[in-house]
Amino acid sequence: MWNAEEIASQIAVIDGKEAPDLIITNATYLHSILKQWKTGTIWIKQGRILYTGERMPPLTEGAELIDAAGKWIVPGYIEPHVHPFQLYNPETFAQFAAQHGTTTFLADNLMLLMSISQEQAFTLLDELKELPFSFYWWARMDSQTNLQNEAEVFAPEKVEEWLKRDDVLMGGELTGWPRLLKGDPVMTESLQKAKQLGKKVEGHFPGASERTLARMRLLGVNGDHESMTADEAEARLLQGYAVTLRESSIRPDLKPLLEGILEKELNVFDHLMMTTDGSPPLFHEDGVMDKCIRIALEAGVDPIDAYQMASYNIARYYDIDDLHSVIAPGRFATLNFLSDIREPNPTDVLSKGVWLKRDGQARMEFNKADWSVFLNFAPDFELTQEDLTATEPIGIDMLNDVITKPYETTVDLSAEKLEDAHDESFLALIDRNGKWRVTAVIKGFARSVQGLASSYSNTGDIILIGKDKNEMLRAFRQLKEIGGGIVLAEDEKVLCELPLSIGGSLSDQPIEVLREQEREFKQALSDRGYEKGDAVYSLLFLQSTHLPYVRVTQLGVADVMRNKVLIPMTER
Ligand SMILES: Nc1ncnc2[nH]cnc12
Repeated sequence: MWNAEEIASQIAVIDGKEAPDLIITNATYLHSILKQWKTGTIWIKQGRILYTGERMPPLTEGAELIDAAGKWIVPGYIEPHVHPFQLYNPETFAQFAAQHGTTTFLADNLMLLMSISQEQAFTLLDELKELPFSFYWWARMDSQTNLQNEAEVFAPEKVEEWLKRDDVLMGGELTGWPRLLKGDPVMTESLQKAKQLGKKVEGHFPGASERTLARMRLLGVNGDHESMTADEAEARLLQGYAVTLRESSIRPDLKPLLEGILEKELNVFDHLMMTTDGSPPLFHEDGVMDKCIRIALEAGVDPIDAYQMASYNIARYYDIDDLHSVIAPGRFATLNFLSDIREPNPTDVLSKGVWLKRDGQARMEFNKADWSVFLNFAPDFELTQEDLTATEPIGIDMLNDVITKPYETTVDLSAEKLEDAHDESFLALIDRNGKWRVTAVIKGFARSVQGLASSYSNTGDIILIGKDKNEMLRAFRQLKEIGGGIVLAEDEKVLCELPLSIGGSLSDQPIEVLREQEREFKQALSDRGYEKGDAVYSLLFLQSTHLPYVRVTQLGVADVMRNKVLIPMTER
């Protein structure tokens, strides 16, 4: 973090031989270890807290002086479970989240693994390190779908390269845990490397039984974020799991979870963390970790506990509290200034000594990472109606936005159009390189979406859904035209489009712009009979085998629980 010369200069400030860069006077700040509000002066130099206490520095020449009277200062918020590719990219997400006080991220590397080489990914991670945010990463051990080149992408020696990085704090999330439980040698080897390197491992165990939790604990898993009730949270705590409570667009469970924990009088707040678990832009309209803190305060959680579940508890669990979440010498000067303890959205945000927000106004824009490493989305093939015509009457029935089950369809698969009277649509997953396709039917997505094409998916392959094969083909052509994203077509014209110009997977737009595009897309779907929760997740998880019960994948339509292919993929 700081070299010998910088440290000497920092000590020179304590010795009265140099002045700090920034002095915060009349500070009332949360001391994470004492769990008390302390008052005093904070000295900062080179983005580092040098001193907190009663004294002013001997030399103040040239230092910026901030009088924090009337403000409450808390450590910057940490989002421990970020999927930084929910239409946004890591940089645009961080830029938005920082305006709400979230300036440290533990982020999923899945999209990087799906889209670019390891070397390009590491270059991107190093570029992001230059920004006044703190990015940390996960090392995924499975693709959470049936990937044709799974063995290559998730080879243990590649996973190990990720795990060896000092900014990789976690192995997982372990969406492929059933494979691990069956003794899959590849995942077992990756998991053991994570343990040997002293990394935490995060599970993904929705609805898991006590025995599954025990088995996964014995295999080396440390944490889980899938509790949907206070009983489930307690069951995980009982088995020594680190529990992260979730408020997300498909699982907005935080308030009942916290109310249940309070009701049970479980005095466990020092061991709890919170996350928004990769929600799309619209969900974040009212914030990121400040949104979770607000919910905790409303649920009746003690303010200090509420703030610590979004900062210190996370830093301590992931062993980064030497640099984060303690307002004391040696840590990053990453501080949020609050107008009131009960208003977690800060008026001012300091991140690694850089002002990102002052008096409620954003201070700077970033455009640092070189996203050109993401290959442009430019399919060089055409599709025909045959690509959209299934041969087997097997379909995917949506029970909610992300849970599905197989069913037998009676629609005429060879028809060009399906009527709006029912909620079945044609479905196809097309290799983004045009080499293969999987064609089926989907029920419960919408009633009158004529043609949807999306390069936003778990693997970057192309999803086509619709009632009208010609409109689906039109949407696909427009998708190529705009370089990837999500397109709706209807009555021989393009209805709306959400461009994802970074590889067809990520947007380069600020969240505020992207959010309006998402709103328009979701409104158009809703007007045409999409009645589930979050359509962005419906698209993302169509391929994801970490949720029950049937998925369209690169190997075909797969029955997840029986690990069986119901409709094989077709070579093109
Ligand atoms: N497992 C997952 N993969 C990608 N995005 C997610 N958002 C929430 N869970 C996710």
